[in-house]
Amino acid sequence: MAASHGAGMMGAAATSDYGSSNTSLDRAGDEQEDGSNFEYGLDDVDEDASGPGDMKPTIVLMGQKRSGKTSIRKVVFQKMSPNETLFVESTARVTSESVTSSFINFETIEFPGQMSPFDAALDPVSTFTRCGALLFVLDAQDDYTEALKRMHEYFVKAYRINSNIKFEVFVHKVDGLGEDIKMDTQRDIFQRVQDDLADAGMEQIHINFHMTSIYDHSIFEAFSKVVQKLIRQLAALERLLDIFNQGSNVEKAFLFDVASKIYVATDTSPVDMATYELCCDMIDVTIDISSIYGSRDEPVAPFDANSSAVIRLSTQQVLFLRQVNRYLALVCIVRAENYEKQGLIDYNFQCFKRAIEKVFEVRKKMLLAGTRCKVDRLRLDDSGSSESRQGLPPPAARS
Ligand SMILES: Nc1nc2c(ncn2[C@@H]2O[C@H](COP(=O)(O)OP(=O)(O)OP(=O)(O)O)[C@@H](O)[C@H]2O)c(=O)[nH]1
Repeated sequence: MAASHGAGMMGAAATSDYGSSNTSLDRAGDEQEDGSNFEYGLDDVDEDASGPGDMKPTIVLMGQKRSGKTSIRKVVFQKMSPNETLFVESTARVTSESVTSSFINFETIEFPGQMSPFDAALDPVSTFTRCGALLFVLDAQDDYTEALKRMHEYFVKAYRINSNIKFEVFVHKVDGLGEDIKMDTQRDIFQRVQDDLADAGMEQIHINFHMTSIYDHSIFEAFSKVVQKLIRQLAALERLLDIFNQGSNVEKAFLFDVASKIYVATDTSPVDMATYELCCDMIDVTIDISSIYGSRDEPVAPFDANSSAVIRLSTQQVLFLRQVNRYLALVCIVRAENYEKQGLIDYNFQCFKRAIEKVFEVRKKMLLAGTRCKVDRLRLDDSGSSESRQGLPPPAARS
């Protein structure tokens, strides 16, 4: 993977310990080493599940033609470099993609600008019933009057199908705008959207706005925030990060999905963009070094469950990365004098790691219990049990 954002790392004084001893990633083996034979993800469910609550969360991308939807998907999930998106062809049909090679286990569905997602032939009820977040991409460099009308119409229709959807607007391509114009554009869009909703009597639709560009970290930051809203364990993860920070004197900690550079959680102190960028850069540097100097036997992931890295900055701060499992890494920034007590940090990290595993284990157990109940119910139905014929509730509902 190429380091697409190299800036900000020049002051790094030393790098060490890239965990390349076990670079060849044997997934099954890692699960054993981890002691965690449970999967991670937003929702670990079977794809044949029938009820809406059982399905993978879906993020639907919409927007006018050439607003940047495909570019966003490719840059965030396929590691395409931003310049290459200049050659991306216009999307002709609905494109769905499962994001499974990382912690982020969900599906994205992109509707081409020229197509209405509410066309009856596209089964909008099914799409929006399982939609977790609806993401509308607005081209800030273009006249967005028409796009705003379209967005309003789609949001209202989607809300009527599923009021739990998180509505997100990416005011995109802001790299071409000066600071003042950027702020004015954001204010203008926000005001017009709120006015339209008020006129339609739909103020209950809550919309989040993000200023984004594929040419900097803002797209990763914005996508992180979208994804975080779909993570049920978010509050527990934030609390764990707060506890870790307090115990280890860490200034800021991010729990990253390494493959996508999306942070699935951070502590509750405010996110400073420069710190976030520094932490993203650290992931790039770690992966690059590991790819170059790690095992060359076969093309494998350049990190594993034991990867770690430390970078001392000229600002008397230390950046350190510790892999929590094969998907997630903890990236922290700490004052240099507080990094001297490494034993304490190591101990706290082990506690943190175990706690994270427990958080997801609980979820896994709940899902397994749910699946078992469903299987029991099917068995009862198959055997033509008098219970099921009499319309008694399934065992799960009774217990
Ligand atoms: N300046 C700038 N250009 C961008 C950005 N994101 C995408 N683009 C450019 O916008 C153009 C259109 O991008 P696409 O990703 O094809 O847009 P789309 O919304 O998928 O278009 P359709 O498939 O036609 O619906 C490409 O030339 C991209 O390089 C951005 O953040 N900043």
